[in-house]
Amino acid sequence: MIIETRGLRKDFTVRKKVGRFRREAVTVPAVDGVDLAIDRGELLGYIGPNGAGKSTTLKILTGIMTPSAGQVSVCGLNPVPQRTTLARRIGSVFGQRSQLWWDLPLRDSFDLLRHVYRVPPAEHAARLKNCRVLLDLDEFLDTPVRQLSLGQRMRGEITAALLHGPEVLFLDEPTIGLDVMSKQAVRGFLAELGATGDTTIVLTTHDLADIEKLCERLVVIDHGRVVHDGSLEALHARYDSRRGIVADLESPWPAGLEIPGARVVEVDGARVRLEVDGATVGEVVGRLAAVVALRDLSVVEPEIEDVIARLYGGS
Ligand SMILES: Nc1ncnc2c1ncn2[C@@H]1O[C@H](COP(=O)(O)OP(=O)(O)OP(=O)(O)O)[C@@H](O)[C@H]1O
Repeated sequence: MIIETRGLRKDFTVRKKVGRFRREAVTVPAVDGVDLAIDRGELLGYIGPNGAGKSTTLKILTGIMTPSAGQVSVCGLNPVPQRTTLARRIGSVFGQRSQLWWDLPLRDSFDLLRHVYRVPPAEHAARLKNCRVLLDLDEFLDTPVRQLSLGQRMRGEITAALLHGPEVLFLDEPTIGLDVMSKQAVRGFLAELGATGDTTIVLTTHDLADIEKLCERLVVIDHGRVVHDGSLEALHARYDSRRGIVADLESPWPAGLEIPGARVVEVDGARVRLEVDGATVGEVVGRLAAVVALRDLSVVEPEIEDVIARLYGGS
């Protein structure tokens, strides 16, 4: 296990306005008992709605923030007290905090990082070459960072986070705000990096395409608690009951007809749309065929958007 947390908590104390003049200290549990067990080489999506506690968890795992309670181990180290040692073994990309020197060309930032981490020149050159090719950096390697577009800078940030050969890469919203080309470049790169199995990747994202294309495993967090831990398929399976059926009948849908285990969502003459709820698709189709003459039928898989929205909604 390369990352392990048990009963991880982080409480923030915020002052809230009570009445017209009084302020009262209120405790906000940003992370509320999170247990994580991540194996070496996994590519994990850590997702959840705004304010769920994702960034706070990442900050604790990277040693930037001390947890209020619970145990945490990353690469066998306790992140906060062993932060310096840990820094050599992890890489992180947080949108707000750049690792690049604003006034220097990208190339010089990379060179400085080589000295900071004392990376042997040959190793540095090999890793940089790999990133240059896969992230298409050459066009702007000599441009000062402040002149880069957001997408170019993000590609630079990811390279900077990898030049010392970290075992774990933490990424907080790596594709947010990027243009389509940069998004694709970043996604393709992460998919390839993940496929080698050498680097464990933990990423937070609101981008559903990132989730679908990259994450073998999803940990969904809401109000500081894990509400799902498993594959995207498992998430769909959990909502199997919400699959839809569109049926075309030989004659119009009889008004008021009900099918046990399904809800009639829409009727348009001889076409009916049902939402399966509390039965399997097969059972509903069987019941349907027993009472109406079917001409055509299709099963509509739930959209990942809907599944996630429902999951966040807690229903
Ligand atoms: N420094 C802080 N002081 C007080 N409250 C904080 C602090 N940082 C985070 N919080 C609160 O903790 C909760 C979790 O925040 P966090 O930033 O971890 O969420 P998130 O899942 O990363 O959200 P987003 O998707 O919007 O980035 C929120 O209610 C937030 O307001």
